Amino acid sequence: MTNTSRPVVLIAEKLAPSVLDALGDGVEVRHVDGTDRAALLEAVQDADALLVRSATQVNAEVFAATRKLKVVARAGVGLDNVEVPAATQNGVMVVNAPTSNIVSAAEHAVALLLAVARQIPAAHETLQNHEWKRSKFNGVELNGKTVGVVGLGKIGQLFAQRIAAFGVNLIAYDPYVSAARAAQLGIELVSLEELLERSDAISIHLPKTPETKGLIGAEQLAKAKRGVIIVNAARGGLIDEEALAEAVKEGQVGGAGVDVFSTEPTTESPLFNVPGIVVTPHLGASTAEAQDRAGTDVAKSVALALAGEFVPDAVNVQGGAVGEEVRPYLPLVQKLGTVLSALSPKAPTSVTVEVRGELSNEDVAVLPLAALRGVFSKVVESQVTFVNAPQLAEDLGVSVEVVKETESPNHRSLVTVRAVAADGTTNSVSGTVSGIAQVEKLVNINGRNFDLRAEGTVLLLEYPDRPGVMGTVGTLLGEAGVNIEAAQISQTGDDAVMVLRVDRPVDTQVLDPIGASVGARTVRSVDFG
Ligand SMILES: NC(=O)c1ccc[n+]([C@@H]2O[C@H](COP(=O)([O-])OP(=O)(O)OC[C@H]3O[C@@H](n4cnc5c(N)ncnc54)[C@H](O)[C@@H]3O)[C@@H](O)[C@H]2O)c1
Ligand SMILES: O=C(O)CC[C@@H](O)C(=O)O
Repeated sequence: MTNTSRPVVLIAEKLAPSVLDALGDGVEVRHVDGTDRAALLEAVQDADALLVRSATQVNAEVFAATRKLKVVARAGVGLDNVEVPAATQNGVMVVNAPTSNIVSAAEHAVALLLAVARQIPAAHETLQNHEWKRSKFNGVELNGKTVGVVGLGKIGQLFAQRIAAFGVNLIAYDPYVSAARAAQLGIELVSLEELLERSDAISIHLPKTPETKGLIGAEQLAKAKRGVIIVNAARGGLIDEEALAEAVKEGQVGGAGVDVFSTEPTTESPLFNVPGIVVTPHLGASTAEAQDRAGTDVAKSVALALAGEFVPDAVNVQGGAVGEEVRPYLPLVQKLGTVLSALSPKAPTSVTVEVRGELSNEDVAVLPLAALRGVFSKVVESQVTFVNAPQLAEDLGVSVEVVKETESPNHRSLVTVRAVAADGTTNSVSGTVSGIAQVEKLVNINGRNFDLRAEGTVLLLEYPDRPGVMGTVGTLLGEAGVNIEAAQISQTGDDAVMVLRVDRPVDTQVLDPIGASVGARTVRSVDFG
């Protein structure tokens, strides 16, 4: 029987079985073939999360078909098949597993290089055909040769470390890596031209970007050392496939190992059936270990995203990594924003997040996103997430600022969220996370001190002070079946503010008459969920 109350996780490609274990029973898992467009567009309508590898195209059309999608998870590194800006526009988080398969990909590049250098696939084939042709397969040693790495990122470095064991000289081209870092790895950084001229073998480990697409074409291959071996286990289209096939046929390139193609999946390529070229169907990440890691990494991220929590591997969330100290403040700051949105339910012109005390020593760049989620909770109809909060702020003309102050007179750390409305009205709410139990507390509203747990439903009344108000409010709430769990009053002169934590949400039909009976100028209900 289908339990519709659980979030629906739609798996659109074959993933490691560990994904299901990592997702657990808290979600309903459904399957669809992500390459069957019509089926995908239908299935995604009810999905809270979508899990893919590289074959499912997740673009604006998919986001338009969704009703409650919160996260797209790519079980792997590359996001070529996910339109990240469209996801951001729709408030959908995109996560990947950036390190899950890097070792496997590096090992595959090594395997391809060795397979080409020793012509292993072709030799294997002769024996399958019952032919013993030893003299046909004369390979080359790597020892003493120069190996050029194009793109010295995560996989480029792992490849370099592994291939170093073969006694090679390593050079690399990567304009974004410092010579000092390369030197640490025992690698000399050179220009692409010099790398082509000096390398006996070249392995490409670039992302596919407008800058890198077609980086190695006929011109570059012609400049390369004659007989060079070229490996591409990064992305199809980085090397011009026609030009590479021609260069191998002419002997300018000694051989090539290719795992990735400009169009995938494919059964046709100029690189197929060329002696000296070894091809694999995008197998770089196809190991038990990499698939397990990718699956469990994204399953963890999906669980966090569905819980509305910050996800470290999210690629379309501003604010960067969130430290242990900052994490408990994310829900609190969102609640402070929710109080502001109850006090003034129109979009403000500016929001300031002021961080005082110990927390001011941390990177708190993510806190404004949490504040905006709360501030916009009553302003926009669409879901407000860590992903689209900055875009919404920009669209609504809301400026956002973080201010840090090391001093915090009464609390180890204190966060104040201040919102200024178009007419200049300012509201501010402060809170802290207290004790080992990390209790979220509201400690100040518009300059008045309180000490109230930020949970459940909180009612706020501003009224002219006189005896008996508390009693009247309590009686009327009691008649409506609402129990008061905590109550505090801040009184100055003739004016008072009462905050009550009650045991259930209170709607305006109950609340407005209560406000009227005590002459309150403001009556608000804040639901913290
Ligand atoms: N075959 C597979 O199954 C498989 C598996 C995993 C990753 N990949 C691919 O491998 C590639 C590398 O992945 P990674 O995790 O190492 O990425 P990475 O981001 O860690 O490294 C990429 C490196 O390329 C460099 N770079 C970017 N633009 C450049 C340019 N114009 N010229 C020179 N260098 C440039 C960057 O500075 C960076 O150091 C990616 O394309 C990824 O999608 C393939
Ligand atoms: O096997 C895959 O899913 C793709 C592997 C790799 O190219 C990646 O981008 O992670």
